[in-house]
Amino acid sequence: MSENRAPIYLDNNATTRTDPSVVQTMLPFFTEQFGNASSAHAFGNEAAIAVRQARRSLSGLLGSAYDHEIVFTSGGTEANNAAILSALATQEGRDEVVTTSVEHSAVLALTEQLAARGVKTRIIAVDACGRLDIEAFRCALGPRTAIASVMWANNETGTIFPVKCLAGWTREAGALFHTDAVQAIGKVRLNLKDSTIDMLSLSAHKLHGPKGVGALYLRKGTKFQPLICGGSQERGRRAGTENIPGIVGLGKAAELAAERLEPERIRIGALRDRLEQGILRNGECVVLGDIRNRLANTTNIAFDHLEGEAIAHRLNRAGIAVSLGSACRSGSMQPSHVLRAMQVPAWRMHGAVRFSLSRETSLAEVDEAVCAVSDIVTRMRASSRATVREQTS
Ligand SMILES: Cc1ncc(COP(=O)(O)O)c(C=O)c1O
Ligand code: FES
Repeated sequence: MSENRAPIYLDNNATTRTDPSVVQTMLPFFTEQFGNASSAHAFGNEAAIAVRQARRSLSGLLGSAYDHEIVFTSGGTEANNAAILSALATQEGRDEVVTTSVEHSAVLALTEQLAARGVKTRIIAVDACGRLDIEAFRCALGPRTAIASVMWANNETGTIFPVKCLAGWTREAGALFHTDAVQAIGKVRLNLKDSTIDMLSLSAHKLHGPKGVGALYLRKGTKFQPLICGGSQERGRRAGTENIPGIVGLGKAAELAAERLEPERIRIGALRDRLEQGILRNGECVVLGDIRNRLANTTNIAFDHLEGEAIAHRLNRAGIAVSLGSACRSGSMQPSHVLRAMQVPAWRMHGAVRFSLSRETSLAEVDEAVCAVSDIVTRMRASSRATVREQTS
């Protein structure tokens, strides 16, 4: 870590710092207002009111028509699992799942497990820019489709999918449409009222809320079978005593995100572009993903013929936190399934580094990161050229 400045965090797609005002809002719910929302006394009542308020804030951010379309969960992973398994259980005569090759493992690991149990899963490919093969998606929908699940935005490249159109076609095919909006929430304006999206997953820790809490949006009237059975919390849709501080934190994070979404999207987009252009000036690197249609905070840059892992490690030592792509995969030595699906050549894929900004990222941090990356990459290239010279002399 560099001795004379604070660390720089550019890994906000892995998680974000919980906003201090979110923490402040949560704190009383551990101590003074510790009631169980199901209890019929003043303590319980306070908790139930807080959950109602959080539900309202979150449905405001989503542009949802009814507060009770929100079911609180333990996070994005649970919401994704609940959506897909529920559709398979409730859509009579329909037993197939349509999804994409670039989903988060919270969808892909589940569909792999379902496929092993004999459920037909149709995995739609993407092109070299990470864009969905729309024709293949439409062709995959049929009378046996129970659910189509497509992420709103990709966590590794930031590429945004045309989920509203996809939801329309899925509705025409008589199936349910689910979107993993874990990365899109708080970064892209959502208005679920004007869409035919039936289910949507989100997670608080990606929008400056706490970890371990999220939600499933469930359109009014959608048949649902709970993933977790027990008590009748969340109108019988998700059993277990509610994580009140977490839910309150998610509500506050949603409020802050809604207030700041547009100006921050513009500010962060400008910083991301500055970072990207600064790095690209060194040459021998490219941006991966759909540069015309991606999250404003994300850039995935591949440094040709270098090891992304070595770059990330050196940046980390310089006090700059970045990621190789998907945090779940780091350390597994498995190249990213997203970049493989995009058929990025190996000499490029291994050099990919993901930089993801947030509303806490400053101009000074971006400029510092550009200098650090340029310095590291220049040294690495010089040393690899020296090695080649030695080997050929
Ligand atoms: C696109 C996407 N979906 C799902 C998840 C999982 O969410 P959670 O960490 O809340 O389980 C993540 C987090 O990495 C993600 O990026
Ligand atoms: S942790 Fe996000 S990438 Fe999995």
